[in-house]
Amino acid sequence: MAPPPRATAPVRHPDAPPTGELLGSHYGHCFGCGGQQPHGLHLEVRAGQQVDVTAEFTVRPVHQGAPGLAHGGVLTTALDETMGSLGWLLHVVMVTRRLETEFVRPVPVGTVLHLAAHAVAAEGRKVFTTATGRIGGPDGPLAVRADALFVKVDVEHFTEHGRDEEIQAAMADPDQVRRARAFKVNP
Ligand SMILES: CCCCC/C=C\C/C=C\C/C=C\C/C=C\CCCC(=O)SCCNC(=O)CCNC(=O)[C@H](O)C(C)(C)COP(=O)(O)OP(=O)(O)OC[C@H]1O[C@@H](n2cnc3c(N)ncnc32)[C@H](O)[C@@H]1OP(=O)(O)O
Repeated sequence: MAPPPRATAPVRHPDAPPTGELLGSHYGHCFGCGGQQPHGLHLEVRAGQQVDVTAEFTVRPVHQGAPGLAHGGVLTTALDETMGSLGWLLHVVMVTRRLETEFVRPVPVGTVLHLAAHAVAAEGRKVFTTATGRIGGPDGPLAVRADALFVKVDVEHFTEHGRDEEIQAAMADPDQVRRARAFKVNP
């Protein structure tokens, strides 16, 4: 998943949210960040100084895989969502093409996972990202890490492939349209 040699450093968009600002959810029904998903992760992601973000995720009983431990897929989702949020800082909509997770230590239910992600390199439509999840604090022991390749897409990615019912509802929701425009896409 190494970026090609011609890749360049990602550039923070001049209109990106200021450092420390909560980015908000990109879609209310998103399993990662949406407020309307009862069993979702409810991630609240904060803008960093560069093309980087931080977030916290509390592992709840609904997130278990083994007794008392977080499911690896759920942890991967948390890393994925955190990295996907870097799109707010680049002002692009991007989707995950490839994601590789390393589970370094088990994560018990009740843990607050401190997530951090940054964009490593960009080339054409490709954005290479990396993320970590630490236990006990932002500098605590490493529990999970991931590298991912995201690909920039336009709004047709969603309108062409998403189920009509949800697309129509999203397009009729002024709040959703406003959020999509924050990414410079025109639904
Ligand atoms: C009113 C409606 C509003 C809707 C919008 C609302 C809000 C929008 C806001 C944000 C929403 C966006 C994201 C959400 C954020 C976070 C959530 C977490 C992220 C996710 O959970 S998101 C879901 C899972 N995700 C998918 O559902 C993607 C399924 N997938 C596809 O849809 C296609 O696969 C696609 C589009 C990705 C690419 O398809 P494609 O045909 O456009 O492009 P192609 O295949 O050519 O690849 C392009 C370049 O990547 C290179 N490349 C490919 N594979 C590579 C590899 N393995 N290694 C190295 N390079 C590789 C190629 O070589 C080429 O490189 P080059 O450009 O240099 O030729």
